[in-house]
Amino acid sequence: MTHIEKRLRQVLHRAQRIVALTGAGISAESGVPTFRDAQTGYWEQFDPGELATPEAFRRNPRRVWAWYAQRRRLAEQAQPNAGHRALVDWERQLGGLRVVTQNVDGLHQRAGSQQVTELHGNIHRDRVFEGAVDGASDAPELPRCPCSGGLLRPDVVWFGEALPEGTVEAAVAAVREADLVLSVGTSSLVQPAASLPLEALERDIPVLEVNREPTPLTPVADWSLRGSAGEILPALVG
Ligand SMILES: CC(C)NC(=O)[C@H](Cc1c[nH]c2ccccc12)NC(=O)[C@H](CCCC/N=C(/NCCC(=O)O)S[C@H]1O[C@H](COP(=O)(O)OP(=O)(O)OC[C@H]2O[C@@H](n3cnc4c(N)ncnc43)[C@H](O)[C@@H]2O)[C@@H](O)[C@H]1O)NC(=O)OCc1ccccc1
Repeated sequence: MTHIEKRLRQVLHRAQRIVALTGAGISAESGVPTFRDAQTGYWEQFDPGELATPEAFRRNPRRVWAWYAQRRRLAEQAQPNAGHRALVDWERQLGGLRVVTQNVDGLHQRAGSQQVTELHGNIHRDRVFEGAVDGASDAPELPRCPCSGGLLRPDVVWFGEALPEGTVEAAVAAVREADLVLSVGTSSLVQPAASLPLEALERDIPVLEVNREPTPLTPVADWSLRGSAGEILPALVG
């Protein structure tokens, strides 16, 4: 066993306060497409500027709702996979494990994770869209708030929008208190989520990346295990 593997085993064995940062890759094995994977990723087929920005919704709420409605159905039909379940097993073993996710599919909660911070919101919830929407009057089929009559939008964070109140602060605080930070199935490209592992590294808190591909985090992570989350995470929990 190499020195690196020995140190990883020690850290895994001793870890008590783990924070798992997750992205679309942990839900890939549940049949939920990722965003940036070659061929299969959403952003390979669609322009995020046309679907995941407030401007896109203002210009064409029907188009944005059609995409989110399709993704919502997919997330409802999807089942948590071995990767989600491994984090639940680890949580039970340790008596606590915080999941900080960029995913909006709710699969961590459905797997049984008790401490989940949703950085980018949740696709199964709606909220009222602030501001005017082009052609809202001739879109009677679109969902509206029963109280205000305001046009509803998915309760997710679009590009250029602030993350839900307090989530970044809560995530940073959890990372700073951790003794091991996992970065699982994320391309580590979207801010501010991608900065969270750097918060840990700045405090010499070990960072373990799990991803099928290298990412911008790979060169600075303490370990980067190549493979699928559904295979590697159960092996780590042991
Ligand atoms: C692209 C990037 C450069 N842009 C940003 O970061 C922007 C702009 C920005 C802000 N600061 C910056 C600094 C520098 C540069 C740019 C910026 N950030 C923002 O706009 C954020 C908002 C970011 C959130 C945007 N919303 C999403 N989605 C909508 C919800 C939805 O519909 O889902 S982001 C979108 O990308 C996020 C990250 O993607 P990943 O989860 O990492 O998925 P990806 O497909 O990229 O990667 C999957 C990985 O898994 C791996 N994989 C695949 N299968 C497996 C497998 N089986 N096992 C293991 N690994 C696997 C693959 O190899 C791959 O590496 C996802 O969460 C997804 O939600 N808001 C904000 O900054 O607001 C300001 C502000 C502040 C105050 C007040 C007002 C405004």
